[in-house]
Amino acid sequence: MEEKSGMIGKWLKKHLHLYVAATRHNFVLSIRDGSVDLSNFKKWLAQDYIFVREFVPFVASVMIKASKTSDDKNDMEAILGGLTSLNDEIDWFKQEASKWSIPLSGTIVHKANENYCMFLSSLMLPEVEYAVAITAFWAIEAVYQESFAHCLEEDNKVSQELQETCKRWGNEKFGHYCRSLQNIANRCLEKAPDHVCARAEVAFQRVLEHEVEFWNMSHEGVGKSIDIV
Ligand SMILES: Cc1ncc(CO)c(N)n1
Repeated sequence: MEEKSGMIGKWLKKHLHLYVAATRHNFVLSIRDGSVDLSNFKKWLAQDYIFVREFVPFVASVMIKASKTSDDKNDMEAILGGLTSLNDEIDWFKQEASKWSIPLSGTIVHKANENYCMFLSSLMLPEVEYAVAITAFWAIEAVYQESFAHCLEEDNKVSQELQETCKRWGNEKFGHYCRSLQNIANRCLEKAPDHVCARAEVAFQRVLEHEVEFWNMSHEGVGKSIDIV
Protein backbone atom coordinates (compact mmCIF):
# COMPACT_ATOMS: atom_id res chain seq x y z
CA MET A 1 0.00 0.00 0.00
CA GLU A 2 1.19 3.47 -0.90
CA GLU A 3 2.42 5.66 1.95
CA LYS A 4 -0.06 8.51 2.16
CA SER A 5 1.19 10.90 4.79
CA GLY A 6 2.06 14.29 3.35
CA MET A 7 0.47 13.54 -0.01
CA ILE A 8 0.52 17.21 -1.04
CA GLY A 9 4.28 17.43 -0.51
CA LYS A 10 4.73 14.40 -2.75
CA TRP A 11 2.54 15.83 -5.47
CA LEU A 12 4.37 19.15 -5.32
CA LYS A 13 7.60 17.26 -6.06
CA LYS A 14 6.03 15.05 -8.69
CA HIS A 15 4.42 17.97 -10.56
CA LEU A 16 7.09 20.54 -9.74
CA HIS A 17 7.40 21.63 -13.35
CA LEU A 18 3.72 22.57 -13.48
CA TYR A 19 3.81 24.14 -10.02
CA VAL A 20 6.72 26.34 -11.03
CA ALA A 21 4.93 27.28 -14.27
CA ALA A 22 1.94 28.43 -12.18
CA THR A 23 3.89 30.24 -9.46
CA ARG A 24 6.78 31.77 -11.44
CA HIS A 25 4.85 32.91 -14.48
CA ASN A 26 6.30 35.74 -16.60
CA PHE A 27 3.45 38.01 -15.55
CA VAL A 28 4.29 37.46 -11.87
CA LEU A 29 8.03 37.84 -12.55
CA SER A 30 7.30 41.12 -14.35
CA ILE A 31 5.46 42.41 -11.26
CA ARG A 32 8.46 41.39 -9.16
CA ASP A 33 11.04 43.09 -11.38
CA GLY A 34 8.93 46.22 -11.90
CA SER A 35 8.67 45.80 -15.67
CA VAL A 36 4.98 44.84 -15.76
CA ASP A 37 2.88 46.47 -18.45
CA LEU A 38 0.12 48.25 -16.54
CA SER A 39 -2.48 47.47 -19.16
CA ASN A 40 -1.75 43.76 -18.54
CA PHE A 41 -2.11 44.32 -14.83
CA LYS A 42 -5.50 45.98 -15.37
CA LYS A 43 -6.67 43.07 -17.56
CA TRP A 44 -5.68 40.64 -14.85
CA LEU A 45 -7.45 42.72 -12.20
CA ALA A 46 -10.75 42.92 -14.10
CA GLN A 47 -10.72 39.19 -14.89
CA ASP A 48 -9.73 38.20 -11.36
CA TYR A 49 -12.64 40.15 -9.93
CA ILE A 50 -14.97 37.98 -12.02
CA PHE A 51 -13.11 34.85 -10.92
CA VAL A 52 -13.27 35.75 -7.23
CA ARG A 53 -17.04 36.24 -7.41
CA GLU A 54 -17.32 32.70 -8.83
CA PHE A 55 -14.85 31.41 -6.27
CA VAL A 56 -17.17 32.37 -3.38
CA PRO A 57 -19.90 29.79 -4.15
CA PHE A 58 -17.16 27.19 -4.71
CA VAL A 59 -15.71 27.86 -1.24
CA ALA A 60 -19.26 27.75 0.16
CA SER A 61 -19.67 24.30 -1.44
CA VAL A 62 -16.44 23.15 0.23
CA MET A 63 -17.89 24.41 3.50
CA ILE A 64 -21.04 22.33 2.99
CA LYS A 65 -18.96 19.24 2.27
CA ALA A 66 -16.90 19.91 5.42
CA SER A 67 -20.00 20.28 7.57
CA LYS A 68 -21.41 17.02 6.23
CA THR A 69 -18.35 14.81 6.08
CA SER A 70 -15.37 16.24 7.95
CA ASP A 71 -14.16 14.37 11.02
CA ASP A 72 -12.59 17.54 12.41
CA LYS A 73 -14.71 20.46 13.54
CA ASN A 74 -11.79 22.88 13.11
CA ASP A 75 -12.06 22.63 9.32
CA MET A 76 -15.07 24.91 9.45
CA GLU A 77 -13.08 27.78 11.01
CA ALA A 78 -10.36 27.53 8.37
CA ILE A 79 -12.87 27.59 5.51
CA LEU A 80 -14.84 30.37 7.18
CA GLY A 81 -11.58 32.34 7.35
CA GLY A 82 -11.30 31.87 3.59
CA LEU A 83 -14.79 33.21 3.04
CA THR A 84 -14.02 36.20 5.26
CA SER A 85 -10.90 37.03 3.30
CA LEU A 86 -12.91 36.77 0.06
CA ASN A 87 -15.33 39.30 1.46
CA ASP A 88 -12.41 41.73 1.98
CA GLU A 89 -11.01 40.77 -1.40
CA ILE A 90 -14.18 41.74 -3.25
CA ASP A 91 -14.11 45.17 -1.56
CA TRP A 92 -10.46 45.53 -2.41
CA PHE A 93 -11.08 44.71 -6.09
CA LYS A 94 -13.75 47.38 -6.26
CA GLN A 95 -11.46 49.98 -4.67
CA GLU A 96 -8.54 48.99 -6.85
CA ALA A 97 -10.70 49.12 -9.98
CA SER A 98 -11.81 52.64 -9.16
CA LYS A 99 -8.18 53.64 -8.47
CA TRP A 100 -7.20 52.42 -11.96
CA SER A 101 -10.46 53.61 -13.58
CA ILE A 102 -11.44 50.09 -14.66
CA PRO A 103 -15.18 49.66 -15.20
CA LEU A 104 -15.81 46.27 -13.58
CA SER A 105 -19.38 45.87 -14.72
CA GLY A 106 -18.61 45.87 -18.45
CA THR A 107 -15.80 43.30 -18.43
CA ILE A 108 -15.97 40.63 -21.11
CA VAL A 109 -15.24 37.26 -19.51
CA HIS A 110 -12.17 35.79 -21.13
CA LYS A 111 -12.35 32.20 -22.36
CA ALA A 112 -9.61 31.02 -19.98
CA ASN A 113 -11.49 32.56 -17.07
CA GLU A 114 -14.76 31.00 -18.20
CA ASN A 115 -13.07 27.60 -18.47
CA TYR A 116 -11.61 27.95 -14.99
CA CYS A 117 -15.03 28.94 -13.58
CA MET A 118 -16.64 25.94 -15.31
CA PHE A 119 -14.05 23.72 -13.67
CA LEU A 120 -14.98 25.25 -10.29
CA SER A 121 -18.66 24.50 -10.99
CA SER A 122 -17.84 20.88 -11.75
CA LEU A 123 -16.14 20.60 -8.34
CA MET A 124 -19.24 21.98 -6.63
CA LEU A 125 -21.32 18.91 -7.48
CA PRO A 126 -22.41 16.99 -4.36
CA GLU A 127 -20.80 13.77 -5.62
CA VAL A 128 -17.32 15.35 -5.61
CA GLU A 129 -15.61 14.14 -2.44
CA TYR A 130 -14.53 16.58 0.26
CA ALA A 131 -10.89 15.41 -0.10
CA VAL A 132 -10.93 16.36 -3.80
CA ALA A 133 -12.61 19.74 -3.26
CA ILE A 134 -10.37 20.78 -0.35
CA THR A 135 -7.27 19.81 -2.34
CA ALA A 136 -8.39 22.04 -5.23
CA PHE A 137 -9.26 24.83 -2.79
CA TRP A 138 -5.82 24.67 -1.19
CA ALA A 139 -4.10 24.64 -4.61
CA ILE A 140 -6.03 27.69 -5.86
CA GLU A 141 -5.05 29.73 -2.81
CA ALA A 142 -1.49 28.38 -2.67
CA VAL A 143 -0.67 29.47 -6.23
CA TYR A 144 -1.47 33.10 -5.41
CA GLN A 145 0.28 32.91 -2.05
CA GLU A 146 3.45 31.44 -3.55
CA SER A 147 3.40 33.81 -6.56
CA PHE A 148 2.91 37.04 -4.66
CA ALA A 149 5.15 36.05 -1.76
CA HIS A 150 7.88 35.55 -4.36
CA CYS A 151 7.24 39.11 -5.60
CA LEU A 152 8.01 40.39 -2.10
CA GLU A 153 11.20 38.40 -1.54
CA GLU A 154 14.60 40.08 -1.30
CA ASP A 155 15.77 42.37 -4.10
CA ASN A 156 12.32 42.83 -5.56
CA LYS A 157 11.58 45.96 -7.59
CA VAL A 158 7.81 45.95 -7.20
CA SER A 159 6.49 49.41 -7.96
CA GLN A 160 4.88 51.34 -5.13
CA GLU A 161 1.41 51.10 -6.66
CA LEU A 162 1.54 47.27 -6.85
CA GLN A 163 2.93 46.67 -3.35
CA GLU A 164 -0.50 46.30 -1.87
CA THR A 165 -1.57 43.72 -4.44
CA CYS A 166 1.48 41.59 -3.61
CA LYS A 167 0.87 41.94 0.12
CA ARG A 168 -2.77 40.89 -0.24
CA TRP A 169 -1.76 37.32 -1.10
CA GLY A 170 1.92 37.33 -0.21
CA ASN A 171 1.54 38.25 3.46
CA GLU A 172 2.43 35.88 6.29
CA LYS A 173 -1.15 35.54 7.55
CA PHE A 174 -2.33 34.37 4.14
CA GLY A 175 0.63 31.98 4.11
CA HIS A 176 -0.47 30.55 7.44
CA TYR A 177 -4.04 30.14 6.16
CA CYS A 178 -2.75 28.25 3.09
CA ARG A 179 -0.73 25.94 5.32
CA SER A 180 -3.90 25.22 7.36
CA LEU A 181 -5.71 24.27 4.16
CA GLN A 182 -2.75 22.10 3.16
CA ASN A 183 -2.87 20.30 6.52
CA ILE A 184 -6.59 19.67 6.14
CA ALA A 185 -6.07 18.33 2.61
CA ASN A 186 -3.24 16.05 3.77
CA ARG A 187 -5.36 14.68 6.60
CA CYS A 188 -8.31 13.98 4.28
CA LEU A 189 -6.08 12.37 1.64
CA GLU A 190 -4.42 10.15 4.20
CA LYS A 191 -7.81 8.65 5.03
CA ALA A 192 -9.22 8.61 1.51
CA PRO A 193 -9.31 5.49 -0.65
CA ASP A 194 -6.84 5.33 -3.54
CA HIS A 195 -9.36 6.19 -6.24
CA VAL A 196 -10.33 9.39 -4.40
CA CYS A 197 -6.66 10.33 -3.99
CA ALA A 198 -6.19 9.80 -7.70
CA ARG A 199 -9.05 12.19 -8.42
CA ALA A 200 -7.62 14.77 -6.01
CA GLU A 201 -4.24 14.55 -7.76
CA VAL A 202 -5.89 15.21 -11.12
CA ALA A 203 -7.83 18.16 -9.63
CA PHE A 204 -4.52 19.55 -8.30
CA GLN A 205 -2.94 19.34 -11.77
CA ARG A 206 -6.01 20.91 -13.41
CA VAL A 207 -5.87 23.85 -10.99
CA LEU A 208 -2.23 24.48 -11.90
CA GLU A 209 -3.01 24.34 -15.61
CA HIS A 210 -5.93 26.74 -15.23
CA GLU A 211 -3.74 29.11 -13.21
CA VAL A 212 -1.12 29.15 -15.98
CA GLU A 213 -3.85 29.92 -18.54
CA PHE A 214 -5.19 32.62 -16.24
CA TRP A 215 -1.81 34.39 -16.05
CA ASN A 216 -1.38 33.94 -19.82
CA MET A 217 -4.58 35.88 -20.32
CA SER A 218 -3.01 39.09 -19.01
CA HIS A 219 -0.74 39.40 -22.04
CA GLU A 220 -3.30 38.46 -24.66
CA GLY A 221 -5.81 40.83 -26.20
CA VAL A 222 -8.78 40.99 -23.88
CA GLY A 223 -11.87 42.95 -24.73
CA LYS A 224 -10.36 44.38 -27.88
CA SER A 225 -9.88 42.73 -31.26
CA ILE A 226 -10.19 39.17 -29.96
CA ASP A 227 -13.45 39.48 -28.06
CA ILE A 228 -15.37 41.68 -30.49
CA VAL A 229 -15.57 39.04 -33.20
C1 LIG B 1 -7.22 32.98 -10.66
C2 LIG B 1 -7.10 33.08 -9.18
N1 LIG B 1 -6.54 32.07 -8.51
C3 LIG B 1 -6.42 32.12 -7.17
C4 LIG B 1 -6.85 33.22 -6.47
C5 LIG B 1 -6.67 33.27 -4.97
O1 LIG B 1 -7.76 33.68 -4.28
C6 LIG B 1 -7.44 34.27 -7.21
N2 LIG B 1 -7.89 35.40 -6.60
N3 LIG B 1 -7.54 34.18 -8.56
